[in-house]
Amino acid sequence: MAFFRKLGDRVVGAPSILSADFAHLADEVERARRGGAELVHFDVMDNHFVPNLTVGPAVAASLVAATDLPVDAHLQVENPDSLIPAFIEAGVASISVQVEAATHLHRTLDMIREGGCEAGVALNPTTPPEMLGWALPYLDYVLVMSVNPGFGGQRFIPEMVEKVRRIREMCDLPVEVDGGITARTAPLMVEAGAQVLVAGSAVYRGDPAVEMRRIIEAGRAARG
Ligand SMILES: O=C(CO)[C@@H](O)[C@H](O)COP(=O)(O)O
Repeated sequence: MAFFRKLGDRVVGAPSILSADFAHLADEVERARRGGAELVHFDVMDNHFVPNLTVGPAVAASLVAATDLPVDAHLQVENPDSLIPAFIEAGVASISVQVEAATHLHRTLDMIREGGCEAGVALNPTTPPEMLGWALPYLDYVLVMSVNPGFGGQRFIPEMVEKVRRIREMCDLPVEVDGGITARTAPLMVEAGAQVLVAGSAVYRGDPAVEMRRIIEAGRAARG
């Protein structure tokens, strides 16, 4: 389980389950996989850190069992440490926590890695990249939120392109981008250095195989 560490310089796509039909999650993921998706972005929301509520470790475990793709859990929750063991147990490949919600970030990242998962930190749109600072040696990837976390279908925040560029100047870690990613915004993010393109509404508003492929190809084209 080393999706991010083995990424090299590839650009890949990941469907965000938030916009999928939760009653048919495995099928929805499979449809995006047919469009070239290589990772599943699993949004966990607690109605405290964000004003929305989604699914937890039990659903993650079912999805892990139902797909060959690695599952990437994004914990948009107030107390990530209390949930991390259950997500490790569920078999997810990677776990990211919001830096704004992590009081003892070093311990949190350590717990994720000790559990055999890759560790990521997610930054809200106005959180400065410098917050990554001393956590960099303990990270496998950085997740840049290009909308305010909580909901799918929001407008892309254009300043996040510069933020991706800045993070790539600071470190060599793969940057995952999430929020308002479409075939129009993906090239901007890839040109700035992003490699993992998470898309929800843009994938599930049509045929997920077609839409996922369109986003991945648009992103890869930006590499020239
Ligand atoms: O985590 C989140 C939102 O908090 C995202 O994963 C959204 O689900 C992305 O949705 P789109 O902006 O692509 O519709």
